[in-house]
Amino acid sequence: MQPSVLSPPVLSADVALFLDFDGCLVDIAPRPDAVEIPHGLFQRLDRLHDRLNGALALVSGRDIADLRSWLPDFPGVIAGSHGAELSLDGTTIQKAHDIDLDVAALHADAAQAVSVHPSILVEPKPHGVALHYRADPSLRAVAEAAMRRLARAHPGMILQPAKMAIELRPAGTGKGGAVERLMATPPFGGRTPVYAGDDLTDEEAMAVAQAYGGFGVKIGEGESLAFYRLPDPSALAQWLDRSLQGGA
Ligand SMILES: O=P(O)(O)OC[C@H]1O[C@H](O[C@H]2O[C@H](CO)[C@@H](O)[C@H](O)[C@H]2O)[C@H](O)[C@@H](O)[C@@H]1O
Repeated sequence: MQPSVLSPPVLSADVALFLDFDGCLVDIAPRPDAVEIPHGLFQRLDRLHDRLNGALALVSGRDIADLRSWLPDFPGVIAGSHGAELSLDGTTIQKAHDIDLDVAALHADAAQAVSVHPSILVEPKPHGVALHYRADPSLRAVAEAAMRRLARAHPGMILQPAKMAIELRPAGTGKGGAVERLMATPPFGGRTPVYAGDDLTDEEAMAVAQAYGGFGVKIGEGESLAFYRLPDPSALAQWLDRSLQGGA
């Protein structure tokens, strides 16, 4: 798959817009709790939501409560935890999988598995767990081996590679499924889907957007099936602002 190099066309007002969070709306930071919200992001999202008649969704690997702590007044739909949870009204959170997960045991097992490597950060989530090795990338193999063992010990959980991290999420979930589900729901249905994201977990969602006649926008470097590419979150913000001025 060749990486795309084209900048995307400005958005029209009849698209359904799906945006990833880390590496897309905000720059990647040393730790999950260290991201910085760019100036103007809240207003940009509000204006897009109005212009698209509500057809705006955040689709993230983070859980919804975490996303809410960064974007407390985000006006659109939120799909969190790689599609394992969904909030259509921004308040009520629905579980979007049928795995019977003992999440407390999963978190405890993950912490125990890497307890001798304090530089590996354990991120507990309501539907899974992430191990971050950004502080010491030489521990990647250790983190991945620990997660493979945890996946065997917690049936129904599958591996999700991320940037300098490895995660476990419920089988049958995924960002692609979240986009498909939303495209069958007002106000998204009947619109042309556009998905912007930076990571492996976003590829299936971009594939869905393109299968529905829309397009994906890959943020940053790396192989992607997206039709278009922008270099970083700042370029994404500029493209969204151009769209607000001239299209959407
Ligand atoms: O789907 P996303 O919104 O892109 O979320 C993917 C994961 O993002 C977070 O981890 C990543 O970003 C951190 C902050 O920039 C960075 O320190 C880390 O190395 C990245 O992997 C988040 O912590 C995960 O829960 C998300 O699944």
